[in-house]
Amino acid sequence: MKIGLLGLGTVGSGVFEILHERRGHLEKIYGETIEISKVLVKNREKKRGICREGDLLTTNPYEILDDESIDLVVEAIGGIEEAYDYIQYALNKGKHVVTANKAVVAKHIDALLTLAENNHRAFLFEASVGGGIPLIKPLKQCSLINEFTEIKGILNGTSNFILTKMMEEDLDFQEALKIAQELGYAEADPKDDIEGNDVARKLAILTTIAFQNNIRLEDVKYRGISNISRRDIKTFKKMGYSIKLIGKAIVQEKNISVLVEPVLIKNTSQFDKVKNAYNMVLLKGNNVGELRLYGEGAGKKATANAVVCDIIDVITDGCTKNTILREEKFKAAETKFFEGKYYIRVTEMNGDIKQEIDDLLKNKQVSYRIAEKEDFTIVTREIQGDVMEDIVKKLAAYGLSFFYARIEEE
Ligand SMILES: NC(=O)C1=CN([C@@H]2O[C@H](COP(=O)(O)OP(=O)(O)OC[C@H]3O[C@@H](n4cnc5c(N)ncnc54)[C@H](OP(=O)(O)O)[C@@H]3O)[C@@H](O)[C@H]2O)C=CC1
Ligand SMILES: N[C@@H](CC=O)C(=O)O
Repeated sequence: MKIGLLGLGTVGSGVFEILHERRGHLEKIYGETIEISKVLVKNREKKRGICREGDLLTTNPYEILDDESIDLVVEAIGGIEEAYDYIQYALNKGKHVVTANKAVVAKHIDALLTLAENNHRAFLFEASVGGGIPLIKPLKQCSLINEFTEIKGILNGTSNFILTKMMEEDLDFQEALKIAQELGYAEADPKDDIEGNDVARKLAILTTIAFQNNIRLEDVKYRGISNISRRDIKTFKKMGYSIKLIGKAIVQEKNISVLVEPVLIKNTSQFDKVKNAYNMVLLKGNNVGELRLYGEGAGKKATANAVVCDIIDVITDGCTKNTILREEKFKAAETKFFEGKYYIRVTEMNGDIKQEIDDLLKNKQVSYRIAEKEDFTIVTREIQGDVMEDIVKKLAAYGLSFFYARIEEE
């Protein structure tokens, strides 16, 4: 098995190292060598410190994609359009493809699975959701024999790392983000991590597989954590909550709501125990029941482990059958099913907008006011997610700096 590796950054170098370290062991078991024969990078001159990779490097992707001796391409360069082109090219050339790239999978999953199946090749993406957690493979299997009704997860290592460091070590947001970047957790553009896009992509992938439905990335609403302040964190601690960025999909009859948003949770919740770059996903299916999967959601070795597991699956099972159906099952119910109390903090509130918010909350629905001086901070009574969306739109239209989070009591 000859492998062409696209990218030698956090994930690519992890794949390189695992295959190098385990080469002899894998050869004993499969009776064939799994060998990386070429590696695509952007900058050949970069110091990398990986043994004997220098002579394998190229900056020309077609040295890999047109190489007839290469059986499988691992895509770990990130980004969307270039990665999409290379993956399609490789599949059309009869190569299997394994990717860690959730951006490309979330956007082009249908086209790529169809192309792979038509070419009798595998297109696998275990590392794209939940880092090192074995998630996509069991979910694909379970979705064939279960009706799923809910997915809920902490799905971004970087944002969970930042929130943990702010809660537990009183770090500043930017300081914590910098460390997450140094540890290799963050995306090339960390806005994807902190604004919720990365979780939206992962949730779109999980929703597609679990519900075998017509919901796509555009149907996933998302909010991030970039506006959170140290004062918010202090308030959450006083209130007895911790804060997490959570992606959730809920099915009710023929409707589905898929949303990524910051959520305040009690310390009795299992999600509270998920710290740093760890992820956890909860799935509810009629046969499997309530399934929780937990592990390292980002980082070199854990993510590379998932990529190499896909390579092993190609060797052992072929994996050329596309088992994901697109049935016209659901209507997107937007944020309707996300009922709850909401924490809202607005900096430099003015009288007009305050009145408009009170109107939207129908006056009586403010549970209590935490502060009104430096920041205007309230907790609402139970409201529906779409009322909160209207408030968010108003605050954004006034150009105000604000942060909000849904409060989960269970
Ligand atoms: N980091 C993580 O924890 C996880 C990452 N992922 C996903 O894995 C993918 C890779 O992420 P990561 O390893 O962190 O990224 P890095 O930025 O660390 O590495 C990217 C690698 O790709 C190379 N590269 C980038 N663009 C090009 C290009 N246009 N042509 C040639 N080479 C290119 C870079 O070359 P050079 O070294 O010369 O700059 C580098 O080696 C992304 O899709 C990411 O979302 C998924 C799960 C976890
Ligand atoms: N940037 C991502 C990497 C893994 O998917 C994250 O922080 O979760």
